[in-house]
Amino acid sequence: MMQGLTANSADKEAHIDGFEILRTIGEGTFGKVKLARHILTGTHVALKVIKKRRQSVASVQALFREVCGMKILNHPNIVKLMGAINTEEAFILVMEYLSGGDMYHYLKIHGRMTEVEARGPFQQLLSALQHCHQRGIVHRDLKPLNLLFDSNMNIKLTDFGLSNKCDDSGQMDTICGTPPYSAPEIFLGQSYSGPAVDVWSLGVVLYTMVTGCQPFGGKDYQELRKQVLQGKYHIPPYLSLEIRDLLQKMIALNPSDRGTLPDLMRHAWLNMGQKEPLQPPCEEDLKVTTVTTPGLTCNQIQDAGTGSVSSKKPQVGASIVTV
Ligand SMILES: CC1(C)C(=O)N([C@H]2C=Cc3c(O)cccc32)c2nc(Nc3ccccc3)ncc21
Repeated sequence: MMQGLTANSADKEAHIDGFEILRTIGEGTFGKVKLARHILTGTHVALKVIKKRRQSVASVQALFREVCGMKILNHPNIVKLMGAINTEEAFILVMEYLSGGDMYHYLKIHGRMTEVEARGPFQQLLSALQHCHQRGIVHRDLKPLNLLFDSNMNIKLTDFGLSNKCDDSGQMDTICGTPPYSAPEIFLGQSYSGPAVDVWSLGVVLYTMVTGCQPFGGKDYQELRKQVLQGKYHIPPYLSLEIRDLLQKMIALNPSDRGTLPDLMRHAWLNMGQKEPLQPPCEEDLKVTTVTTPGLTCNQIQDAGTGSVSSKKPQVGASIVTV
């Protein structure tokens, strides 16, 4: 029995540090993910148990990247890291539990989403990715299996094990990701713009959401690589003109032809049925201390940084930042 993990032979339940372990919900590269209940509060959490033995250097580095990345990020559509437990034999990440499962299995069970069903989750995904990119974090492994749903079908981005910090230019060179979702420049082994690589994968995810299939495939890796490098994919007749245009702005062979996240947030497909066009979040100056003063717009926040005050109608939920 793992040190710190006690098993009560009578009712065969396991406990660790104030958590009651309920069941295993997944098995990752690092080890098992267990659903647990925090005994004091009754809150359900997911415990990512990483056994220290037999971990390769690459796995420990990926774990380090995941923890560092998640500590910088704080967004309603990104899975939260709530804490960590270090036992003799394992690191245990205490993370937010999402009861809706992942999008890969959702699509397998329910088939493709309608464009109306896909719009909300995709808007949330764009917002989560914008939050990452604004903090210099590129995910690099966007795919349905890394998208989890909560009990209200809100989407949460997870698995930052392959994410990495990019410099201001965004240039990177490590080959990683999952081939059917990887951008052509990854297959070519060229150095690449991290954000643009995520935008390609985002396009492949949207295509998968509304068709239930992947745009690129083939009997083996070489066939897949050939299809991705040709950049041609089947457009089912039921797709609207607006979503076809949006897909073209993400699944573009030339990275500089792909839309930026602020551009994509303003795209017609994302704003169909909306009263106000989607606003990309304002650039937060991260070298500041945040003081909560609800009721200010982004402009007033930016003005606060420059000392002037705009007369914009206050919005609920914004907060003032002070240098
Ligand atoms: C800690 C964290 C983020 C995680 O690592 N996993 C694993 C485990 C299964 C799995 C997957 O199937 C797809 C992605 C991530 C994962 C989590 N799974 C859940 N809920 C869940 C609920 C029913 C089925 C699948 C997942 N909530 C949080 C997590």
